[in-house]
Amino acid sequence: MTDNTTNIREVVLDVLLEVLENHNLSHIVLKQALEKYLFLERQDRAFITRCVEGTLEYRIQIDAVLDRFSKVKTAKMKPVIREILRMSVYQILYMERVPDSAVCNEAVKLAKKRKFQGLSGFVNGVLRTVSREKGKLVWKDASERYSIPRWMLSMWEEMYGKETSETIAASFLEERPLTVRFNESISPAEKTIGELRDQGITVEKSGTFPGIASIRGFDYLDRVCAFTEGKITVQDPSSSLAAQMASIAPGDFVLDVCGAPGGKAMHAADLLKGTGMVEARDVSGRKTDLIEENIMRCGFRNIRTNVWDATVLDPSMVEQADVVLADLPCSGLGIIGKKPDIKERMTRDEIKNLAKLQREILSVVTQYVKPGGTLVYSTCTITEEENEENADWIEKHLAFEKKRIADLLPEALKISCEENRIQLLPGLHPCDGFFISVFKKKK
Ligand SMILES: C[S@@+](CC[C@H](N)C(=O)[O-])C[C@H]1O[C@@H](n2cnc3c(N)ncnc32)[C@H](O)[C@@H]1O
Repeated sequence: MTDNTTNIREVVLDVLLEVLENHNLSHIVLKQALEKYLFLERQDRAFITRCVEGTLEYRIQIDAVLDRFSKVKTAKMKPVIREILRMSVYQILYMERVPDSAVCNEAVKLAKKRKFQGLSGFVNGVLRTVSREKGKLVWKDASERYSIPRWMLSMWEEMYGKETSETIAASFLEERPLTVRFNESISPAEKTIGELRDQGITVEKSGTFPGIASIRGFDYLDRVCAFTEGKITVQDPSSSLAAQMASIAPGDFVLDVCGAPGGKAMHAADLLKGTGMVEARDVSGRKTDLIEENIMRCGFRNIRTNVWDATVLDPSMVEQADVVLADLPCSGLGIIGKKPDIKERMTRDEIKNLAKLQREILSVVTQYVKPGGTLVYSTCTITEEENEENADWIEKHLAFEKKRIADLLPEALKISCEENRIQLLPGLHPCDGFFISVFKKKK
């Protein structure tokens, strides 16, 4: 590490203040911070990432610990002090290589530097107590143990039972390598794997999902040649199934109505192997710019973008698409492992609102499917309202019939599907939580 360790912790503190106090999205704030501090050594950048992500993953558990040992409860603390304590408790409990005494000293320095001289003794006292008592900690319940809101656990318990609900929650705390999908139309997977290995990157092909591998041993994705050359796209294995389930045929016109940042749209373009056309839409130019970046990187010529609000009917598109990909905005509970701040933001009411928005969008975008064409409705969440109930609603209220998907799924997942749909569960399946349902438009 560089000598000035306090600066690294200041970066962590600033990111946490942005995310937990100002409610900005963690993956964006962290990415911006890492881009700003590109000059830092690799292990310092790794420390920042781990400390931010870990504090967010364990925030609920950390607050329970703090509330046990501090006279002032976390809810009543000054924001700067609250975040200094949270990130320090994470280091004490989960970063074995950092000595507790160093964590306490750095926290005290940080409090003083941020003009909380008068509270530095409090910070020191609380952290030294946590350090002393950490071996005796007992979690009150599964919510504390897995650091997950109680209401989420109860919801999953009602859906899948206690054991599965806890398996899902536990899986979010496991380390997850970055997974990529090979753009086979640009470069065959085996060739790309060789190039990645030549660059010193460890590649492990997925045993369950064809065309997917995990990669490790690099500092910054923008320095991985296979990535900058568009030979790979970052995608969770579960998401890679959405375009796969659409049975895209050469020459098809594929409309992705909520396309940013473009994972599934790039996959559709790749599956078309230079034929046909994908139109990837999203609600703002800022969003379609993200898709454009991916198009430029991959060099696909059979894909274009369009800024369009999916709740508004585009009369020129009615019955034009062979395939509509409706990968809609959702509560994101399946990807808490990657975006832990979803635990901070999501509520039962918000889930209801999202399920309503999804129906509003579906009632519009289903009109774009040609008779006999395919609709894929997917989300990266695990709630009945947004998934099964909306899939039932499509079948009941719109002119669609179920399309069987078992033959399209990887062997190991066939058992988990129900005719035209599959709910992937983290911890039970080797991927994020994800829901896919597939329909054919009646002629
Ligand atoms: C789950 S993400 C899509 C991910 C994308 N399909 C992929 O594979 O990379 C949902 C997207 O819906 C977009 N969105 C939200 N409301 C929308 C609307 N009314 N019209 C169009 N897009 C919308 C969001 O901006 C977001 O990019």
